[in-house]
Amino acid sequence: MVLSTRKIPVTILTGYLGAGKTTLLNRILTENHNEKVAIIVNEFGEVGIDNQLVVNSEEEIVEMNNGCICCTVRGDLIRILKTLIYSMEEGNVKFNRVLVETTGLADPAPVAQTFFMDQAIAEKFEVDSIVTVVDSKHITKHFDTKDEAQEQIAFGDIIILNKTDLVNDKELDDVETRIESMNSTARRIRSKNCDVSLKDILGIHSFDLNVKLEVNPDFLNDHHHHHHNNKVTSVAFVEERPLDMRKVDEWMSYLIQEKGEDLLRYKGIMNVKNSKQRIVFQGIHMLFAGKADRTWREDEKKITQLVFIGKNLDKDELQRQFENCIA
Ligand SMILES: Nc1nc2c(ncn2[C@@H]2O[C@H](COP(=O)(O)OP(=O)(O)OP(=O)(O)O)[C@@H](O)[C@H]2O)c(=O)[nH]1
Repeated sequence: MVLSTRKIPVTILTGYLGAGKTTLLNRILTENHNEKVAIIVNEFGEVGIDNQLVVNSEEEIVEMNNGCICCTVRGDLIRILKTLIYSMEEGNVKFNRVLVETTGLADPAPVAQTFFMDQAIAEKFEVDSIVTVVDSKHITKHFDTKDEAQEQIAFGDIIILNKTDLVNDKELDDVETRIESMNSTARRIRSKNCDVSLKDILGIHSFDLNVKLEVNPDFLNDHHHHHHNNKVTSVAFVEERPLDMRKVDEWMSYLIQEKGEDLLRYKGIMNVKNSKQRIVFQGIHMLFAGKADRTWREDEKKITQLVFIGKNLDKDELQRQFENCIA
């Protein structure tokens, strides 16, 4: 028997909060590409929503919550990768590619670094590319204040300028020019709902260590000090009692008016009174949408799970407002 020595390619999916990473992930999971992808999803906030919004598929999906992949949970990433290899060698899982979706607040450099610094990991895996998804509408808000958003662009091999439907041509050109000035070597692709061709982002071997060392000469020195903006926190709610949709609507209108600037990302799945379907809600600053999703399954508990990520969040106030929405 000839054992394959080919390393498993890894795609690191990055991009600021709400840019469209899960949308792209769902595209990868639903399109035909003859690949078997193992997916690692990391979320900021102790309640994982993304894994519930990822389409049903046969792929291996591992969730990493409660910390940021580039900081506290790097050890978890290494353990997960080693477990995946072990399970594959034991014949329990099959995959020929790994995709790591990072939190919107992660610096992708230390995540990529993991694949060089740990010898056992470096022997089995190689970084194929870092794909950065950009929210063309909101990114300009984050250019000047959010280090993470800039790191994600500076480190990307492929930059997807997503949400082209929300900006005009001039705004899009301006965003692209700004991005080009931050990273001139990355390939840029414009998209709506991340409708990119998968051959442009998977298996392209565009990660070049030398280029990364130019961006960050310390790339291979393992002393990561990523200081998250400590004003950014997350608040999560989990509730089994059904909610009153009218009250939720009123609450959201109030929040958008009063806190829209500070609310970087809010999302969740709601159990609403008299609804057989899950209601999924998605918010980024002032943009908010709640819509009916699939029917709750017989075998699943109808639970509301909401996450708010933002600056100056008042947990007690949000808690009171949330409880007021219980039907
Ligand atoms: N108008 C518009 N909305 C989009 C587009 N792409 C994604 N969205 C919406 O933007 C919201 C956030 O998308 P996600 O894919 O969840 O973004 P994300 O980067 O995974 O978000 P986090 O993981 O929470 O940081 C969702 O409501 C998407 O449906 C687009 O091209 N245009």
